Amino acid sequence: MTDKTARLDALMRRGPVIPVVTIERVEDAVPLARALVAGGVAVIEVTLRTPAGLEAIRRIAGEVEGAVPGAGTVLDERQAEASVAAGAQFLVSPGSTVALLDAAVGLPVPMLPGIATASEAMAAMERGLRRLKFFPAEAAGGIAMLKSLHGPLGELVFCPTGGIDLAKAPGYLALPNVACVGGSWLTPAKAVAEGAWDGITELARGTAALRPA
Ligand SMILES: O=C(O)C(=O)C[C@H](O)[C@H](O)COP(=O)(O)O
Repeated sequence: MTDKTARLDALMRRGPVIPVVTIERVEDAVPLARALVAGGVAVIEVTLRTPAGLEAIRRIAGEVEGAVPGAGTVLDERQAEASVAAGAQFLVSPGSTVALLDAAVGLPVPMLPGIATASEAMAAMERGLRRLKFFPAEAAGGIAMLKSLHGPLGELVFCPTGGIDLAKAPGYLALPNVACVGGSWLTPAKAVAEGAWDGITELARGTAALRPA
Protein backbone atom coordinates (compact mmCIF):
# COMPACT_ATOMS: atom_id res chain seq x y z
CA MET A 1 0.00 0.00 0.00
CA THR A 2 1.35 3.44 -0.86
CA ASP A 3 1.78 6.12 1.75
CA LYS A 4 -0.97 8.19 0.11
CA THR A 5 -3.40 5.27 0.22
CA ALA A 6 -2.60 4.75 3.90
CA ARG A 7 -3.27 8.44 4.56
CA LEU A 8 -6.62 8.17 2.78
CA ASP A 9 -7.53 5.10 4.82
CA ALA A 10 -6.82 7.00 8.03
CA LEU A 11 -8.91 9.97 6.89
CA MET A 12 -11.82 7.83 5.72
CA ARG A 13 -11.85 5.82 8.95
CA ARG A 14 -11.98 9.00 11.01
CA GLY A 15 -15.32 9.95 9.47
CA PRO A 16 -17.16 7.94 8.86
CA VAL A 17 -18.87 11.01 7.42
CA ILE A 18 -16.96 13.55 5.36
CA PRO A 19 -19.04 16.72 5.22
CA VAL A 20 -19.14 18.37 1.81
CA VAL A 21 -19.12 22.08 2.58
CA THR A 22 -19.82 24.94 0.19
CA ILE A 23 -18.80 28.32 1.55
CA GLU A 24 -20.15 31.54 0.07
CA ARG A 25 -18.56 34.00 2.53
CA VAL A 26 -14.97 33.37 3.45
CA GLU A 27 -15.53 34.67 6.98
CA ASP A 28 -17.84 31.70 7.61
CA ALA A 29 -15.03 29.18 7.08
CA VAL A 30 -13.43 29.24 10.51
CA PRO A 31 -16.61 29.24 12.66
CA LEU A 32 -18.12 26.57 10.43
CA ALA A 33 -15.09 24.31 10.72
CA ARG A 34 -14.90 24.91 14.49
CA ALA A 35 -18.58 23.92 14.77
CA LEU A 36 -17.91 20.64 12.95
CA VAL A 37 -14.79 19.88 15.00
CA ALA A 38 -16.74 20.59 18.20
CA GLY A 39 -19.24 17.97 17.06
CA GLY A 40 -16.49 15.41 16.50
CA VAL A 41 -16.16 15.80 12.72
CA ALA A 42 -12.59 16.78 11.83
CA VAL A 43 -12.18 15.78 8.18
CA ILE A 44 -13.87 18.49 6.11
CA GLU A 45 -14.21 18.72 2.32
CA VAL A 46 -14.54 22.32 1.15
CA THR A 47 -15.79 22.51 -2.41
CA LEU A 48 -14.20 24.78 -4.97
CA ARG A 49 -17.66 25.61 -6.31
CA THR A 50 -17.49 29.12 -4.91
CA PRO A 51 -14.79 31.78 -5.24
CA ALA A 52 -14.38 31.61 -1.44
CA GLY A 53 -13.44 27.91 -1.49
CA LEU A 54 -9.65 28.18 -1.71
CA GLU A 55 -9.33 30.93 0.86
CA ALA A 56 -11.70 28.97 3.14
CA ILE A 57 -9.32 26.00 2.98
CA ARG A 58 -6.38 28.29 3.73
CA ARG A 59 -8.07 29.75 6.79
CA ILE A 60 -9.27 26.40 8.14
CA ALA A 61 -5.79 24.93 7.68
CA GLY A 62 -4.20 27.88 9.46
CA GLU A 63 -6.69 28.64 12.21
CA VAL A 64 -8.80 25.63 13.18
CA GLU A 65 -7.03 23.28 15.52
CA GLY A 66 -7.92 19.66 14.93
CA ALA A 67 -9.46 20.21 11.50
CA VAL A 68 -8.28 18.24 8.47
CA PRO A 69 -9.35 20.31 5.47
CA GLY A 70 -9.54 18.93 1.96
CA ALA A 71 -10.70 20.34 -1.37
CA GLY A 72 -13.77 19.10 -3.21
CA THR A 73 -15.00 19.69 -6.74
CA VAL A 74 -11.40 19.57 -7.97
CA LEU A 75 -11.83 19.48 -11.75
CA ASP A 76 -8.31 19.86 -13.11
CA GLU A 77 -4.62 19.85 -12.25
CA ARG A 78 -4.47 23.60 -11.77
CA GLN A 79 -7.19 23.48 -9.09
CA ALA A 80 -5.50 20.48 -7.50
CA GLU A 81 -2.20 22.34 -7.18
CA ALA A 82 -3.87 25.49 -5.87
CA SER A 83 -5.68 23.41 -3.25
CA VAL A 84 -2.47 21.79 -2.06
CA ALA A 85 -0.85 25.23 -1.84
CA ALA A 86 -3.80 26.44 0.25
CA GLY A 87 -3.33 23.62 2.75
CA ALA A 88 -5.70 20.91 1.55
CA GLN A 89 -4.64 17.56 3.00
CA PHE A 90 -6.73 15.59 0.52
CA LEU A 91 -8.54 16.23 -2.75
CA VAL A 92 -11.89 14.99 -4.04
CA SER A 93 -13.28 15.18 -7.57
CA PRO A 94 -16.79 14.48 -8.82
CA GLY A 95 -15.49 12.56 -11.85
CA SER A 96 -12.33 11.17 -13.38
CA THR A 97 -10.76 12.62 -16.49
CA VAL A 98 -7.60 11.00 -17.78
CA ALA A 99 -5.71 14.25 -17.17
CA LEU A 100 -6.91 14.49 -13.57
CA LEU A 101 -6.09 10.86 -12.80
CA ASP A 102 -2.61 11.31 -14.26
CA ALA A 103 -2.14 14.47 -12.19
CA ALA A 104 -3.35 12.72 -9.01
CA VAL A 105 -0.45 10.29 -9.17
CA GLY A 106 2.12 13.08 -8.94
CA LEU A 107 0.49 15.20 -6.25
CA PRO A 108 1.89 15.31 -2.72
CA VAL A 109 -1.53 14.73 -1.13
CA PRO A 110 -3.94 11.88 -1.84
CA MET A 111 -6.99 12.19 -4.07
CA LEU A 112 -10.34 10.45 -4.01
CA PRO A 113 -11.35 10.57 -7.68
CA GLY A 114 -15.05 10.32 -8.42
CA ILE A 115 -16.28 7.35 -10.40
CA ALA A 116 -19.73 6.13 -11.40
CA THR A 117 -18.91 3.18 -13.67
CA ALA A 118 -16.69 0.09 -13.65
CA SER A 119 -14.65 1.54 -16.52
CA GLU A 120 -13.88 4.73 -14.61
CA ALA A 121 -12.92 2.68 -11.56
CA MET A 122 -10.60 0.58 -13.72
CA ALA A 123 -8.94 3.70 -15.13
CA ALA A 124 -8.20 4.78 -11.55
CA MET A 125 -6.89 1.31 -10.68
CA GLU A 126 -4.53 1.44 -13.64
CA ARG A 127 -2.85 4.36 -11.87
CA GLY A 128 -2.75 2.65 -8.50
CA LEU A 129 -5.69 4.64 -7.12
CA ARG A 130 -7.86 2.28 -5.04
CA ARG A 131 -9.75 4.65 -2.77
CA LEU A 132 -12.49 6.31 -4.79
CA LYS A 133 -15.52 8.51 -4.41
CA PHE A 134 -18.69 6.92 -5.78
CA PHE A 135 -20.68 9.85 -7.16
CA PRO A 136 -23.56 10.54 -7.51
CA ALA A 137 -24.18 7.61 -5.18
CA GLU A 138 -27.96 7.45 -4.98
CA ALA A 139 -28.54 8.44 -8.60
CA ALA A 140 -25.87 6.08 -9.97
CA GLY A 141 -27.22 2.91 -8.40
CA GLY A 142 -26.56 3.31 -4.69
CA ILE A 143 -25.99 0.26 -2.53
CA ALA A 144 -26.91 -2.20 -5.30
CA MET A 145 -24.23 -0.72 -7.58
CA LEU A 146 -21.55 -0.91 -4.88
CA LYS A 147 -22.46 -4.54 -4.20
CA SER A 148 -22.14 -5.28 -7.92
CA LEU A 149 -18.74 -3.58 -8.18
CA HIS A 150 -17.41 -5.46 -5.16
CA GLY A 151 -17.33 -8.78 -7.04
CA PRO A 152 -15.00 -7.94 -9.93
CA LEU A 153 -13.30 -4.94 -8.31
CA GLY A 154 -12.99 -6.26 -4.76
CA GLU A 155 -9.84 -4.34 -3.85
CA LEU A 156 -11.52 -0.95 -4.22
CA VAL A 157 -12.78 1.02 -1.23
CA PHE A 158 -15.34 3.78 -1.73
CA CYS A 159 -16.64 6.98 -0.23
CA PRO A 160 -20.16 7.13 -1.68
CA THR A 161 -21.49 10.69 -1.94
CA GLY A 162 -24.59 12.25 -3.45
CA GLY A 163 -28.07 11.96 -1.99
CA ILE A 164 -26.88 10.37 1.27
CA ASP A 165 -28.12 11.54 4.67
CA LEU A 166 -28.03 10.30 8.25
CA ALA A 167 -30.83 7.80 7.58
CA LYS A 168 -29.21 6.33 4.47
CA ALA A 169 -25.61 6.29 5.76
CA PRO A 170 -25.79 3.05 7.81
CA GLY A 171 -26.83 1.00 4.78
CA TYR A 172 -23.74 2.19 2.90
CA LEU A 173 -21.35 1.88 5.84
CA ALA A 174 -22.37 -1.76 6.30
CA LEU A 175 -20.92 -2.64 2.88
CA PRO A 176 -17.46 -4.27 2.84
CA ASN A 177 -16.19 -1.85 0.16
CA VAL A 178 -17.28 1.37 1.90
CA ALA A 179 -15.09 3.14 4.48
CA CYS A 180 -16.98 6.42 4.81
CA VAL A 181 -19.75 8.44 3.20
CA GLY A 182 -19.80 12.06 2.07
CA GLY A 183 -22.67 14.47 2.21
CA SER A 184 -23.80 18.04 2.53
CA TRP A 185 -26.41 17.35 5.18
CA LEU A 186 -24.20 18.45 8.10
CA THR A 187 -23.93 21.99 6.75
CA PRO A 188 -27.29 23.04 5.29
CA ALA A 189 -27.00 26.26 3.27
CA LYS A 190 -29.61 27.97 5.46
CA ALA A 191 -27.75 27.16 8.68
CA VAL A 192 -24.49 28.46 7.20
CA ALA A 193 -26.19 31.63 5.91
CA GLU A 194 -27.67 32.28 9.36
CA GLY A 195 -24.49 31.42 11.24
CA ALA A 196 -26.34 28.70 13.14
CA TRP A 197 -23.10 27.10 14.32
CA ASP A 198 -24.59 25.29 17.34
CA GLY A 199 -27.07 23.58 15.04
CA ILE A 200 -24.19 22.41 12.84
CA THR A 201 -22.37 21.07 15.90
CA GLU A 202 -25.52 19.11 16.77
CA LEU A 203 -25.75 17.69 13.25
CA ALA A 204 -22.08 16.68 13.48
CA ARG A 205 -22.68 15.00 16.85
CA GLY A 206 -25.42 12.97 15.17
CA THR A 207 -22.77 11.11 13.17
CA ALA A 208 -21.23 9.62 16.33
CA ALA A 209 -23.81 6.84 16.19
CA LEU A 210 -22.37 5.83 12.80
CA ARG A 211 -18.88 5.25 14.18
CA PRO A 212 -17.81 1.69 14.80
CA ALA A 213 -17.79 0.94 18.56
O1 LIG B 1 -18.95 19.13 -5.36
C1 LIG B 1 -18.48 18.04 -5.61
O2 LIG B 1 -17.30 17.82 -5.74
C2 LIG B 1 -19.34 16.88 -5.80
O3 LIG B 1 -18.91 15.92 -6.33
C3 LIG B 1 -20.69 16.88 -5.37
C4 LIG B 1 -20.91 16.74 -3.88
O4 LIG B 1 -20.07 15.81 -3.30
C5 LIG B 1 -22.31 16.34 -3.70
O5 LIG B 1 -23.11 17.27 -4.38
C6 LIG B 1 -22.77 16.23 -2.30
O6 LIG B 1 -23.96 15.56 -2.39
P1 LIG B 1 -25.21 15.84 -1.47
O7 LIG B 1 -24.84 15.31 -0.10
O8 LIG B 1 -26.29 15.06 -2.11
O9 LIG B 1 -25.43 17.32 -1.49
